[in-house]
Amino acid sequence: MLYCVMIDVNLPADMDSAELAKLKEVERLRAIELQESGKFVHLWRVAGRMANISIFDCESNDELHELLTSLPMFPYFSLKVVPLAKHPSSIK
Ligand SMILES: O=C(O)CC1=CCC(=O)O1
Repeated sequence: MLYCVMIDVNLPADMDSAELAKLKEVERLRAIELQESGKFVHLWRVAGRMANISIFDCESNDELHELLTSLPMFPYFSLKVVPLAKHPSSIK
């Protein structure tokens, strides 16, 4: 099942710069790992915002929840999940 997840990242303005750099690096590595697994099929930056639009391919809502909560920045996310169904006019 495909899910579109719209994620706003709300990092604390007063986060220590070394802690922030470490968090960004562990987030990057986990995102790469999930993309390599085939479960995280698209990751797009929303232009001009600390936000992304991600497409996940998961077996269930529970698996999606597990993947999202495994991202180190999860505590700083505000997100909206949109389950995707096939459009009858889509040729893909
Ligand atoms: O959009 C961000 O910066 C947060 C994020 C999610 C996956 C990733 O690598 O970064």
